[in-house]
Amino acid sequence: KVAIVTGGAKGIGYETAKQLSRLGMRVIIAVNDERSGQESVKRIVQETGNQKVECMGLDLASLRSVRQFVQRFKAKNLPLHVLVNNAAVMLVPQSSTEDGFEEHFGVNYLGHFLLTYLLLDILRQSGKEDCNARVVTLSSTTHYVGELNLNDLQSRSCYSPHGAYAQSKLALVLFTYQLQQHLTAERSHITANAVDPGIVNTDLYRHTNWLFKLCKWLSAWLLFKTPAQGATTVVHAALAPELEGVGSCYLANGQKTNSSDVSYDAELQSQLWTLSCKLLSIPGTGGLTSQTSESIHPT
Ligand SMILES: NC(=O)c1ccc[n+]([C@@H]2O[C@H](COP(=O)([O-])OP(=O)(O)OC[C@H]3O[C@@H](n4cnc5c(N)ncnc54)[C@H](O)[C@@H]3O)[C@@H](O)[C@H]2O)c1
Repeated sequence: KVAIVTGGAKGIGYETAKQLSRLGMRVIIAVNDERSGQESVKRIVQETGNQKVECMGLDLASLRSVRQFVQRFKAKNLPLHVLVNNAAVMLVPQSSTEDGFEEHFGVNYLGHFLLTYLLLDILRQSGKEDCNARVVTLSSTTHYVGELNLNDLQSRSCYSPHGAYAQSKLALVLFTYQLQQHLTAERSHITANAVDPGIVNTDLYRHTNWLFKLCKWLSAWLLFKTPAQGATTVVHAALAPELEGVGSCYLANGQKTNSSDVSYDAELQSQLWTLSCKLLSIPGTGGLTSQTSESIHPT
C-alpha cells in the first residue's frame, strides 16, 4: 500500500509518516525543504526498519510545484491508497503565494485542493470496492470560528492572521464534504474525511506572540499532545477498518464528531468548489460527475 503525506518532515506529518511506515506502507513524504525531508526519511527508516520511505519536493505555495510533484509521482507508476493533506502554515504575516493567493488560503487549502484533484485518477485506479483509497485532510478546532468570505477569500479588505488560518481550515472541511459528494456520485472507491488532531506541541505555533509561547512552554506537557499522539487520529482515518467505505466524517480524538454548522451548508460547499476550480483554472467537475444539491450532514 502506498501513502503520500504532505509536510511529512516534521510535526504531526512526520509522526503520521512514521506510523504508516511502521505498519508496512510505502510512504512518500512531500516536503518543501528537501534537506530536512531526507533527514526525516533516514530517521524513519532507522526507527521502523521499513526501507520503502522516500521524500519528494512539493511546495504548496506554488501551483507549478504541485503540478510537477504529481508528474514526478505519476512517473513512478505507483498506486496511491492514502493521501494525507497535512502540511500547513499558521498565523504567518500577510504574504502571498507564488500565484498571488493569500498564504494560508493558498498553501493550506488551494495547494491541497489542486494536489488532490490531480491525484484523483490514481486514487480511483487504486481504490477497490472492499478497500477504498482514502483522502485524509487535516483541519483544526479553529475551523469552528472560521468564516468564509466568498467575496474576499484572499482577505484583501481586512487581514487577520487568525481569521485567515481559520478560514483555510473551514475551507478544508467544506472541500472534504464536497469532494465526498462528487466521489459518491461517480461511485468511485475513494473516501474523503477531515481530521482534527487536537492541540499538539509542534512548530506550527512559531508565529504566535511571546506570551503565548511562554504559556505554551510552561504548560505544553500538560495541555498539549505530543506529535505522535496528534498523529493517531490521522492514522486511524487513513487505515481503520471501521472507516472502510465511510466518508464525509469529521474525526477528532479518534471519533466521529460534528464539524461547525456552516461546514454542512451544501450551497457554500458547492460555491467554494466552483470558485476554487476557477482560481485554479481547472474544469468545474474535473472528471467527477456533476454534483447534486443534497447536503452532507451526519445522520
Ligand atoms: N499543532 C496543532 O496544535 C494543530 C492543531 C490543529 C490542527 N493542526 C494541523 O495539523 C497539521 C500539521 O501541523 P503541525 O502541527 O505538525 O505543524 P508543523 O509546523 O510542525 O508542520 C507543518 C508542515 O507543513 C509544511 N509546510 C509548510 N508550508 C509548506 C509548503 N508551502 N509546502 C509544503 N509543505 C509546507 C512544513 O514544512 C511542515 O512540515 C496542519 O494542517 C495543522 O493545521 C495542528
